[in-house]
Amino acid sequence: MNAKKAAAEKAVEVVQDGMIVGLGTGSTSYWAIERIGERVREGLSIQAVSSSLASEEQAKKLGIPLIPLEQVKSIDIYIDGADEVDQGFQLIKGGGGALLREKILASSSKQFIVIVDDSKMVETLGRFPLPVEIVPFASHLTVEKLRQLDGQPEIRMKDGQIFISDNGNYIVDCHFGTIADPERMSAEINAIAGVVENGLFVHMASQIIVGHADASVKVIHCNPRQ
Ligand SMILES: O=C[C@H](O)[C@H](O)[C@H](O)COP(=O)(O)O
Repeated sequence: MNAKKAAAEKAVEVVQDGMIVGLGTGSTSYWAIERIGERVREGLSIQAVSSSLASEEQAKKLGIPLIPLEQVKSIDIYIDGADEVDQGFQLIKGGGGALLREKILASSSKQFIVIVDDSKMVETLGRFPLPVEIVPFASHLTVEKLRQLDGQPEIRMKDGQIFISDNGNYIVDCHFGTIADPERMSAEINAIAGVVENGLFVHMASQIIVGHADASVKVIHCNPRQ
């Protein structure tokens, strides 16, 4: 079993009947959604909300009942991957471009369970370029502001075209180097007009589940408010 699948399946063990479950995005969340689908077929009764069109598609194919977000006041559990997790359990997310919807769901969830393979665990954030979602209007001006913050920004491309997020925005990948103070950096980036959200998830994770190649998992409980 691969490490991502092991972490994902461990997380899905805590899903119970009656819960509203947030579905993450990416190759690790894929396995969580697959497992939720299996459990639904075995009789688990939940309702789900999705952080991306891709995960929504997957959930529909598996017969996972989806509920419109407008009908949801809070989410019981949100399970999603990450691109990096530091020693203080702060995260970089958005490698797949879904960071805005992911942050909205994670911040409205009673529990946010992060599922990663052990390659994602780092001492300090920043080796993975930080994704920042910006509105297309005057994007060059917003990119220039990110450059002034020393972000070495690059607008994300896909198949020779600008990558467009599910919200119709651009993603700018920023190379800040070591991010010593993620909270401060997140505030500085979000203060730029034109920035919608950035991929730093600070004080949000309630649990990190780390999967290893031998299918063993480590569960780390964190206090999101610390
Ligand atoms: O936008 C994508 C998400 O933040 C993903 O959860 C993150 O990029 C990790 O993806 P993966 O599980 O594919 O490594």
